This record gives sequence, C-alpha cells and structure tokens, in this order.
Amino acid sequence: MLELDTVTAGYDRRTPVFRGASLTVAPGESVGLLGPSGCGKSTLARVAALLHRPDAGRLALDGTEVRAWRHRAPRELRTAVGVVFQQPRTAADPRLTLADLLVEPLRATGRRAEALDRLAELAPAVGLTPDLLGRRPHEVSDGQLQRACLGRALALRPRWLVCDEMTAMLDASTTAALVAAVEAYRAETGAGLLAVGHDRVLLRRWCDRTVEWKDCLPA
Ligand SMILES: Nc1ncnc2c1ncn2[C@@H]1O[C@H](COP(=O)(O)OP(=O)(O)OP(=O)(O)O)[C@@H](O)[C@H]1O
Repeated sequence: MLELDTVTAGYDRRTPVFRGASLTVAPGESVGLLGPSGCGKSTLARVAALLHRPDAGRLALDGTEVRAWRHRAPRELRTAVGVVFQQPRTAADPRLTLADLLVEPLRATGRRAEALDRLAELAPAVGLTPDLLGRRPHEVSDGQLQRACLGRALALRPRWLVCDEMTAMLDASTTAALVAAVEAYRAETGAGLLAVGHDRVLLRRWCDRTVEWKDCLPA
C-alpha cells in the first residue's frame, strides 16, 4: 500500500501549497490523479516519490512509515519508488549516453555488474533501438529521451511507479508506447502506479480508477 495521509506540503512553511491531502494506492493498483494546474499535484507526487519532505502528515510504503526524504531516506525505501517527470531534458544528465542513463540507478547503488544484462532488458522494454543507446540527450527527440527516463525509473524494479505528467509533451503514438511499457512492467511485476496529469481521457483509459484533487483534500 502507498498511503499519503493528511499531508501538508509546499515551499514555504507559512503558506503551504496544500493542507491535509490524502490518497491511497493499493498494491498492484493504478490510480490517476486529476486536478487543475498549480493545485499541487506534482508536489504531492514528489512527496510520494520521497523527493520532497512534507510539512506535516504521513507517507507509508507497504506499511513502513517514511521518516526521511531524498538522500537521507533509507535505500530500500528510496529504491521502492520509480519516478518519471514531465520534462526529460531537465531530468536527464546531458553528459550521459542513453545506455548510461538507463542503468544509472544500478551504478549509483553499487550494482554495476548487473548493468549490461539489465540494459539488454530495459532498452527493448521502452522501445529504444541499439542505434539510439550510444547517443546523448541532445542527439535524440523528447520522446526518445522520455523512453530512457522511463527505463531508468524501472531499472531497479520498483514496487511503485510515480508518473508525473509523463506524456504531457509527447505525441499520441509515443504516449501509447510509454503507457504500454508501464503496463507491461506492471503486469510482469505487480507494481502499483500513481499517474498524475490533467488528461482526463488518457488517465481514465489507463488507470483502474481516477481521483479528483479536490477529493483528496479535507471537506
Ligand atoms: N520549487 C518550487 N519552489 C517554490 N514554489 C514552487 C516550486 N515548485 C512548485 N511551486 C509552486 O507550488 C504550486 C504547486 O505546484 P505543482 O507543480 O505541485 O502544481 P501542479 O498541480 O502539479 O501543476 P501543473 O498541473 O501545472 O503541473 C504552484 O503555485 C507552484 O508555483
């Protein structure tokens, strides 16, 4: 279970972006979170991905309460969640080839020896052909780079995936390919998904259920 319980978060403690937001994703479930621009969906997604410390409230992953965020979080909790953002250009190190990008989490967690084998699985899973793997971010399209960012999010086989507007910049066919890659991964591993966005049609088609932002807040 991924449980966000009465979370208050923002960028200035005196004026949080939202107060008391709650949302639960069951194991293996896919939940779409819909809401107007600027309401705080990305901020909540970053809390769920252990990237942003909330001002108050509770996050629990599979029954373990998260008490530290970002690099302070224990590795087993940090690696339980894979995250994909809207903007691949700001999320990818421009110096790395796509191959290095895909397996960056393995190197970062001291599992370098597994990198080649995992690369051979990840690249086809996200639709990256061998000719693209040696290129750097400025030599590929946004869609190709986003495929690499999705592969990187899957590299450590997370139990939870957070996709924050993952396909907002992409065309219909790349969107369909990325959603299919996420769903293939979930079918194989049973991972749960929190997909944040404002494309109601896409999220309703993609997810088991969709939640409106206002329904996450106290009445
Ligand atoms: N790093 C930051 N520092 C200060 N304020 C921020 C920061 N990131 C976001 N904000 C502000 O927090 C509020 C919520 O932003 P957030 O990105 O969570 O909203 P959102 O619902 O995801 O919006 P969108 O759908 O447009 O992406 C906005 O007013 C935004 O300007």
